[in-house]
Amino acid sequence: MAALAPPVAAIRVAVRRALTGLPGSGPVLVACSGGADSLALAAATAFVAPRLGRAAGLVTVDHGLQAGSAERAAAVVAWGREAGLDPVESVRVEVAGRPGGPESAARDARYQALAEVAGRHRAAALLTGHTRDDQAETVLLALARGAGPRGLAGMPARRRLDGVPLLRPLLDVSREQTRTACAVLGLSPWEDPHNADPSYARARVRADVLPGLVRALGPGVLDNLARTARLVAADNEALDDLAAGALDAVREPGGALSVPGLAGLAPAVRGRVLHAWARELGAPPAALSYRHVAALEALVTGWRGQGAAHLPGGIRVFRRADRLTAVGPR
Ligand SMILES: Nc1ncnc2c1ncn2[C@@H]1O[C@H](COP(=O)(O)OP(=O)(O)OP(=O)(O)O)[C@@H](O)[C@H]1O
Repeated sequence: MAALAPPVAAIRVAVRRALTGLPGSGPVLVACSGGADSLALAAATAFVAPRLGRAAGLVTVDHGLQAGSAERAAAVVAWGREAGLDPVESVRVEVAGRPGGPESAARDARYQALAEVAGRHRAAALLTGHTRDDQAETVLLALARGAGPRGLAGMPARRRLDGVPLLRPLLDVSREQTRTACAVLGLSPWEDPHNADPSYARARVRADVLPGLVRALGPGVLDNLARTARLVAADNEALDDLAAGALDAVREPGGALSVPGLAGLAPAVRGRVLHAWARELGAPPAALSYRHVAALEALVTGWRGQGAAHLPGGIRVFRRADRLTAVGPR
């Protein structure tokens, strides 16, 4: 018997690791665009899941944004059935009229549709094909916009999407490995034109910045960026735990926060306490920026009798009698 090509084996091992011990008896569903990453993931899942006694299916989302998108979705569905995946679904979404830029509107519509399908099938998990290269790009983009540790942690290997576990089994697998695996398995991936469109920052990072970094610093740079994300994610988790305890400790009756209590915290913990409190008050997380938390911080450590700090969602926070007190819609 011919030896299994190393990239095919590496992807199967990564999927096996992600699925082993997964609670629930429902199927796992692969979110598959037809691109090399999610196609290689779907092929590996079709192989691994049944061997773990688990059904595996596929969902593809048709954003209706490009000519031929319905044909692409139909081709992915046909391949999925042939590969033995079940259930296999294509979902058409409406992107127009959603808030945000076209990229984020498409992403919101996609995740909403994926969550709906996963919920309907009582899926044990939804799997996406993000790779180590996607992770390296995410870390670099976060670094460049000054996102802080939350951004530098990149994409988590698991999170919840509307109650369904969302797994990214390929975060340690390179894009080159998924492409080679597709070639070895005789699969023809679809090339997303957006991935090469220089009007997107991520596409420019992919085409120019990462190859330049690899040339200057060596091929290890991609693994190192992904490792940075893992290390920072672990630190974040510990700091978030500390901050949750500290928030409870500085809470005053009526929901205000004690200024002397906040002043006594380490700055890294205090920033997280203020961020968590702002979310609790109802500030939409996506709109809550460094600037807002810095304004809260200034009420504690840069006090000069200033007025309210304004948070997204119409919330104002005042410092009165050594307390931070919030006013605004709940
Ligand atoms: N049209 C689609 N249908 C189903 N799944 C998709 C589709 N597009 C992307 N995905 C899933 O998302 C993964 C990442 O794709 P891509 O990098 O294009 O997403 P993105 O726009 O960067 O959004 P995000 O990184 O937040 O998922 C793919 O590997 C695949 O699992």
